[in-house]
Amino acid sequence: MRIKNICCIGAGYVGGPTMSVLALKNPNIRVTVVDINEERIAAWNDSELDNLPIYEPGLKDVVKEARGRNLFFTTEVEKAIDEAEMIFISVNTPTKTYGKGKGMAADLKYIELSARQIAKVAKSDKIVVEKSTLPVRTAQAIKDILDHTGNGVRFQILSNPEFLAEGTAIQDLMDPDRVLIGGEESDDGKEAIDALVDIYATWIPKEKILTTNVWSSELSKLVANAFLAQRVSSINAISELCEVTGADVREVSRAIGMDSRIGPKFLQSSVGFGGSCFQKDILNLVYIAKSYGLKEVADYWEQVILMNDHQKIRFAENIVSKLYNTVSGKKITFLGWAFKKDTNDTRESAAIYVADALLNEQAEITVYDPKVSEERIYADLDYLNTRSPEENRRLLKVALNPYQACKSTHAVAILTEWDEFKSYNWEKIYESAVKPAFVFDGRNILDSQSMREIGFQYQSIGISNLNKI
Ligand SMILES: NC(=O)c1ccc[n+]([C@@H]2O[C@H](COP(=O)([O-])OP(=O)(O)OC[C@H]3O[C@@H](n4cnc5c(N)ncnc54)[C@H](O)[C@@H]3O)[C@@H](O)[C@H]2O)c1
Ligand SMILES: O=c1ccn([C@@H]2O[C@H](COP(=O)(O)OP(=O)(O)O[C@H]3O[C@H](CO)[C@@H](O)[C@H](O)[C@H]3O)[C@@H](O)[C@H]2O)c(=O)[nH]1
Repeated sequence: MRIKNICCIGAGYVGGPTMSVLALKNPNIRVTVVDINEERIAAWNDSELDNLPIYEPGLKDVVKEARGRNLFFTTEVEKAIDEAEMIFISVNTPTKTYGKGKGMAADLKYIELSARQIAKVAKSDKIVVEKSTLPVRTAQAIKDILDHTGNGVRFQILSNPEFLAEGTAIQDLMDPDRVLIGGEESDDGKEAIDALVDIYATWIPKEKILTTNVWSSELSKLVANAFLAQRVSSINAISELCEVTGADVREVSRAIGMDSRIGPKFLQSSVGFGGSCFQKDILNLVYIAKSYGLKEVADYWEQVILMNDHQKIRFAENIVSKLYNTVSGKKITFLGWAFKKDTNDTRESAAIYVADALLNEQAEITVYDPKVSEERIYADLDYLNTRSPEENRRLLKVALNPYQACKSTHAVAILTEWDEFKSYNWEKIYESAVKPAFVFDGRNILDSQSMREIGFQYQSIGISNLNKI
């Protein structure tokens, strides 16, 4: 089956970049990305490419080439569904904030709405592709909704989870480790799988395209994130042990990572992982395990989250303790607010939780992030509901210049590993800071020796001064 028209519901961090690359690589397929958020669609259509709703290296060039040729962004959801033979669902699936499973389960209301909209509009057979990250067996629910339209339209449901990481999305999409496609084990199922394989095969070697049954595909996405996050929590657990024993976590990472069975990636100790996926997907996995009565399985994975919460709080507590047990009225500068470098996404960023803990201690925080807006930073803090929006704006300021942000500061805390932080004039920052001047490097990106030579009290994660005595 040759696909000529694709619709993608959801123009977010996944739908936007994924469909842009898919359109770029398949000029003969018309790809229409739809969203109910008018502002977002307008930003995707902005003639000024710097105004795209997502900051992602390389994205501008891809959009520039494909947009208007065979890539379109629109709010006309029904028209795009009607015209497409294949529909990707790429809507958000956040952790539930209400009712049964609150704080654990994935909220599937946007998925269900999308399925109902497809059911309502479809007049011809469609392949529906789950691109969002979903609990295992969601395809069954989607199929139930679609199969009860009573209008004779036939649907095939595929699972095609996305593995891109933000900040490297374009690179990950251009050259993924693998593409995973799960489908029904029937002739129609195989035909649908083949149609999607053909689309990816225009730029991805066939041996990297893995096909499985639907449930394995859905579950693999949650498991991949759980394994990745588990590595970060494991090394972060060891970072605390390093600090009390004189071992250096960077050396430990290197030593264990050289074992080819362990491998070197994802062993970077930090202030804690953030992002919209890790916590949400592990909580979802824990919830699923619990719902099947698998207590030990649930407890095992929950520990990854508990360790991460501990790492964020430990970082904040260390700042308070090093600043002579009080930060009340003291200026503390945050360099970075995004959950990792090269993205403007702040969802679940460790910075939010560290800031909240320090504001509880009445610190006065000034934030500088090269890509995150002031509006976003306040929205993140207000969302926690710890204090009033007025109080958040009184205690936390956002600076547009890093040197301004660091002026007269008691401590600089590095929350995101932006490359530009490494090339700052740290002597200048030291001069303008209150002495003794502290730097808490939550990403271990600065050189400890030169920072100490400048005069800073420099603290990093998983490295103590014990070996220097
Ligand atoms: N962000 C990532 O790096 C990443 C990577 C892999 C997988 N995922 C998964 O992909 C999914 C989407 O994530 P995201 O980060 O792109 O989310 P997002 O919030 O950035 O985008 C989702 C978009 O869907 C739109 N939407 C919701 N309901 C809609 C409807 N009924 N009709 C039309 N549009 C609708 C929203 O307005 C929003 O713009 C999630 O399940 C997530 O877990 C995310
Ligand atoms: O060694 C490491 C690696 C990562 N992190 C942190 O972990 C978080 C997540 O980073 P990363 O995984 O690179 O970014 P995401 O965009 O969250 O991507 C993850 O989540 C996506 C959404 O499901 C998946 O598609 C990706 O495969 C998966 O890597 C960030 O806060 C990083 O700073 C560390 O602290 N140490």
